[in-house]
Amino acid sequence: MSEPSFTPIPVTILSGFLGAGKTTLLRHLLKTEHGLKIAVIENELAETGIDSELLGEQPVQVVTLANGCVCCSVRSDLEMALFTLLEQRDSGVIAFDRLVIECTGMADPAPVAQTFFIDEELRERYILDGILTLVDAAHAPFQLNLSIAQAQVGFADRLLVSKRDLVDETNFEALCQRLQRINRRAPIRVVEHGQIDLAELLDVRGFNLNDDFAPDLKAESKQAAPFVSLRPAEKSRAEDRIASLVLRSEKPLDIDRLSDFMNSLLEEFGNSLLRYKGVLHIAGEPRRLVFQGVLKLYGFDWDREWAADEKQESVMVLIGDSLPEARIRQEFMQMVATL
Ligand SMILES: Nc1nc2c(ncn2[C@@H]2O[C@H](COP(=O)(O)OP(=O)(O)OP(=O)(O)O)[C@@H](O)[C@H]2O)c(=O)[nH]1
Repeated sequence: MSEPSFTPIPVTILSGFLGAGKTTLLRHLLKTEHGLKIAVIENELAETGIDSELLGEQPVQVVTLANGCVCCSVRSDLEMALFTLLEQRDSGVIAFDRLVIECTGMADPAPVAQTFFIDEELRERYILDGILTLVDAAHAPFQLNLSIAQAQVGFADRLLVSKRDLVDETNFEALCQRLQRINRRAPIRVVEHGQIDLAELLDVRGFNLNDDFAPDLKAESKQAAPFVSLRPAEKSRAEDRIASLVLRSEKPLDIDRLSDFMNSLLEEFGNSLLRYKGVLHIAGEPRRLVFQGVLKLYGFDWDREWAADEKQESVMVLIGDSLPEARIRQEFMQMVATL
């Protein structure tokens, strides 16, 4: 007998430092009329979490993990919660078509994200849609001095800035620039007391191989540029450990040399590469090569053909912890130059 096939359940990871507004956003998401049935795994203590009053008539199942931190304690707790939800769904006890996992403020989203790539059954039944990171505009300038807060920003597919009402334009701009230096991939959006367009939260497709990324980077590429444009990133006032590195080449890449470059990069820095993504122009190949990864887990695929009016160039964004930027740029440049 063949196994039943299931449509994977999209999963959203909600991250952000203490008090950044995760619960406020989640409440808003659960109250909004969208016709979706959303299950929630949260790691808050019952009295501070999503309360029963809110849950009342809502089609939501909350699984609160006993030992507090979903992200940094024992991963098997999260796996058990995920399997429990599946069992209850399959047996008709509960119905839901999406899952949101709210991480604690001090948690690293990496182990949570990895859970969805490691276990085969979980990989089939769930699909990680995106990591949303709330950033508290009023407190981020201090919080971002902690590497965990930087990592939460570095992992994100979307950066949602809360408490915009508490800061002036200058400070808001400075924060956005800092966030961009840490994570060049993630669009920045303002969320007002949890209110934001649903389309910014769901169907982000942050882990889809074939979706485009960082539209602002593409826009930049329209400017006149030398054949390999490797502009040093603007330096932040207080050098953040987590930072984005953008590598770009207008010269087509040799697939074998690219493969060597990526292998040695991942071998040496795989554990420090929070997220990375690229759209590449390969010599002699009409299709775009796309790749993306989280730490040492990554995938490559041939995408569509380059469009006639599209600039054929390779762009990759690496978001890493203490990456030796100059050396990586140099190795990339050597890889391009030896063609
Ligand atoms: N002024 C202002 N306050 C906000 C905004 N969003 C959230 N808050 C307030 O910030 C405080 C913290 O919000 P929470 O949603 O509890 O934050 P959290 O990230 O869930 O907090 P922890 O679970 O403790 O990490 C609450 O008092 C919210 O009312 C906003 O856009 N503006």
